[in-house]
Amino acid sequence: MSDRSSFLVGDHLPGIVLPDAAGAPFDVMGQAIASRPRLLLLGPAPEDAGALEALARDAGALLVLVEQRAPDGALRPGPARIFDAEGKLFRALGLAEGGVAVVSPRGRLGFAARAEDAAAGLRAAIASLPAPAPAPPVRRGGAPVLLVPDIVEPEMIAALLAHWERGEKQKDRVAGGADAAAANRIKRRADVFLDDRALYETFQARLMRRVVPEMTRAFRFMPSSYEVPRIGCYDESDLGAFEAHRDNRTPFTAHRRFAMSLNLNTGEYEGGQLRFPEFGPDLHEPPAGGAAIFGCDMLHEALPVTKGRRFAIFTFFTDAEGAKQEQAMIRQRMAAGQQGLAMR
Ligand SMILES: O=C(O)CCC(=O)C(=O)O
Ligand SMILES: [Fe+2]
Repeated sequence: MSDRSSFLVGDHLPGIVLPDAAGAPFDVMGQAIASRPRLLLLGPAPEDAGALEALARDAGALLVLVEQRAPDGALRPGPARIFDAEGKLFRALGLAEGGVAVVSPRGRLGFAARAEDAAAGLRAAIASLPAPAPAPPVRRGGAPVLLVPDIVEPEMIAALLAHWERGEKQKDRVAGGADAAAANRIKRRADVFLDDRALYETFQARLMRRVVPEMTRAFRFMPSSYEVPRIGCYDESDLGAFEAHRDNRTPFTAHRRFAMSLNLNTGEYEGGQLRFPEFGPDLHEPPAGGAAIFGCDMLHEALPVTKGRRFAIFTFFTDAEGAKQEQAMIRQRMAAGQQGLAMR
């Protein structure tokens, strides 16, 4: 377990391995069970464990009882029982007094709540599970884009949009400060840097808890830094768009490894989706609060917004080597008298 005091609903969870009744390790993220939601009932084992197990099974989930004591050595039929003598998992899930938690198939904390009554708690947890998907599409191609939903919650989206409203807009600027007329040919977007320290730090916490673990799992990429995020608005008034480009083709951007586009609204505009023309015609539009993450070498474009306004927040991640490259580039720019961005 991580030493993080407590995970928020939506956070990616680390490995959870605890002893079963016989003292053998039970891996809550293990490959035999990871495809199903796991309902963790934390507290003394209930009397009606069999009925509760059936309740979970009917919802396509797996019930795991987590008791706060040493393994009791008693092998019983019924749901898996694991033992957290020190209460580490209880505390990590923010349920020091017990309750119900859901580990989603994605490996995130999907739900966590106190429960006076085990059955009622499990029902509430089951109600939080997403509805089963309609017939899944068979994909025969497509771009290697990582789509991560629910990174930023509605309150934080509102705070980010308010920051954009207040902020100084940089129109059509591409990294390195190419003149606006040239840049305007490919980018039509009004950007505001996330230079508010408190908001920046909250946003960073979301990245660390919800994005970085996903990038590590999907791409084996462990970022060592990322650029100050910018909130951008594509507006119908100038057919806001970012035409086909790669994100690391200038001396100012060569350090970039992965890009993230996190949508702050959807359904309020037409057009505006992301496309990766090297990989076919598919359009990508993460739900509000969710992001598309992709390698900076991939050609991509944000299609023109033909109605309304699309807001999103953007950043670029790099690794240790790229960070050195970036620092050298920043030193050169400072030596040439260019100012960096100051946090407020
Ligand atoms: O609008 C988008 O989602 C893509 C933005 C983009 O490609 C960029 O900022 O470099
Ligand atoms: Fe881009």
